[in-house]
Formats: sequence, structure tokens, C-alpha cells
Amino acid sequence: MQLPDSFNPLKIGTRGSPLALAQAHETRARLMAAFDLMEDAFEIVVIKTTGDRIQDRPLSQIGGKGLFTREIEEALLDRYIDIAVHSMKDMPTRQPKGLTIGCYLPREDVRDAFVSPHALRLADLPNGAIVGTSSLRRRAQLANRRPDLKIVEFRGNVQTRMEKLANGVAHATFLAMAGLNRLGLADVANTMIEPEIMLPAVAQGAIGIERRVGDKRVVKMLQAINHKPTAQRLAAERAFLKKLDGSCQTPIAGLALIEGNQLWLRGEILRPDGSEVIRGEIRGSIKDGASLGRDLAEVLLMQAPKDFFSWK
Ligand SMILES: NCc1[nH]cc(CCC(=O)O)c1CC(=O)O
Repeated sequence: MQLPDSFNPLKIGTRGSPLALAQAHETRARLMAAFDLMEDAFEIVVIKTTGDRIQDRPLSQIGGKGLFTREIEEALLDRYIDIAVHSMKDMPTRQPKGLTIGCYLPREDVRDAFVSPHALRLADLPNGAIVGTSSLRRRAQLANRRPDLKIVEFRGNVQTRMEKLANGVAHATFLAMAGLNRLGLADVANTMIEPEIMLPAVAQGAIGIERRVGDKRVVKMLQAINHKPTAQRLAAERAFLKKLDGSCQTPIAGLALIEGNQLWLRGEILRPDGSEVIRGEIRGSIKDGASLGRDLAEVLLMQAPKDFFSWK
């Protein structure tokens, strides 16, 4: 596609964490390749979010949805930036009026990595070992599978968490393999946890790019780099989450895979203390992802006892 000579640099908004910057750079590289552009056609604009500012409290206590996205979406609506690069795992299921997800990049590894200086695999952790995590999902899944483990709150970037492990604050932690791969830190992972053991978070490993509705220049650019299978999988997972009204207060996991011409969606909801899990799966046509997601959510909701969501 030919771009006009007077093309202003496209402003790419992102958080400033090393992972967010790696994702913004990947986005720029894909756009450069698709349109044969130089780096100067883009400007990477770093925006600090509430989630970045508050480092000393569990994410679930600060206010749930949109902690890492609100300020970036405001900048997009204010035309301070033109596109915003997000880890879809952190994205609320609804975008503010006037904004939409314009494309997805090819999904990375969806699995959680097991990280520990003491044990190669989760199964090798001795009874009573301490695991650090800030994720309600991982906490609930772990409490369900290994009620003997002690779980402590763990925040901060990969480096901070590795220091905490080295200092003995915990014996092990979990990190998304996708983040480690994108940071070139794959060797931090001892082993990968298969989805059969710990179903990942909805959208784990997927990068989405948000834009203003009706921004013609940007629509075409993003269409050119959209990874369709990722978009199809995310449609199912995010519809599942939306129907369950997923917030950071609710342990929910979901993963869609494409098998031939079918979409296979697995999902689960848990009590925060891990005392109960409700699981299900559904298969259907790839193009029906969103309705498969809603259907699976309904099946799980029907199985949930009345008080299942009562901690909310
Ligand atoms: N909630 C923080 C977050 N958001 C996205 C990733 C990793 C990358 C991804 O899943 O795309 C992480 C860190 C983690 O869970 O280890």
C-alpha cells in the first residue's frame, strides 16, 4: 500500500515496562515490514498507568478492570496517540465508546512457566513449599491442585520476582511463558505447565492493537498485520469471559485452539480458595467463536451453586 508523502509518524502508545516496550517494538517491526517503511514513520509513546504507579498492593485490591489500560485509552481518544499495544490478558472485555481492537499479532506460547531455584517441576515442590503469585487464577488453581502449598502475594517485573526467589521470599513462582519469550528470557523457565494442569488466563500470550473507530488510515494498516487464527481464538475466549463478567476478582481460565476446521474451547471458573472448580469444553465452527464462548459460559454458570460468585 502506498502512503502519502506527508504521512505523519504513527504514534504507538504503550506502557513503559520492558515487556510492553518489546510488544510495541514487535508491532512497529510488523508494520514496517508490511508497508516497507522506515523506523521514522513511527513514534513510540510511553504512558504510565495506574497499575504501573501502584506497586505495593495486590492488583485485585486496586480496582480490577482496566488498571493497565485506562490512561492509554484516554490518550487514544484524545488523539495523543494513534494506536495502543496491549497484552490482551489485561484488557477489559468491553472497550470504551469510540475505541476498538483493530488487530491481533500472532499469539505466543499460552502456557504458564514454572520458575524455581529449588525444583524442576511443580510436582517436585515439597509439601508446604511457598509459592509467590499475584494472580487470583493461579492462586485458585494451585490451591485446588496442591492444597499443601503456601501462597504469598508476589508483584513486580520478572527481575524483581527473580530477586525475591533468590532471597527466599518464596520457593517458586509462575510467569507467562509468552512474556519470558518476548523478553528473551525463556531460560528463566524451569518447565512449562500444560493447559491440562493449569488452564491459562483468557487471551494469555496475545497482543491486541486498539484504535479509534473510523480512523481510516489506521484501519488499513492494522488489517494488513492481523493474524486471523489468533483473532478467531480470542473471539471465543473473550466472549466466554464477557458472559461470565470476568473481573480481576473472579478466578477464570479459558483457552481456544483451532483443530482443522473446528474451534475447541475449554474453560473453568474457580472459588478463590480453590475448594471448587467448574470445568467445561465445547467444539464448533471456527467462525462461531463468540457464540461458542457465550454457550460455554452459560453451561458453567448453570452448574455453579448459588453462592459460587458470592465473594464479589
Ligand atoms: N498480568 C500481567 C501480565 N500481562 C501479560 C503478561 C504476560 C504476557 C502475556 O500473557 O501475553 C503478564 C505477566 C505474567 O502473567 O506473567
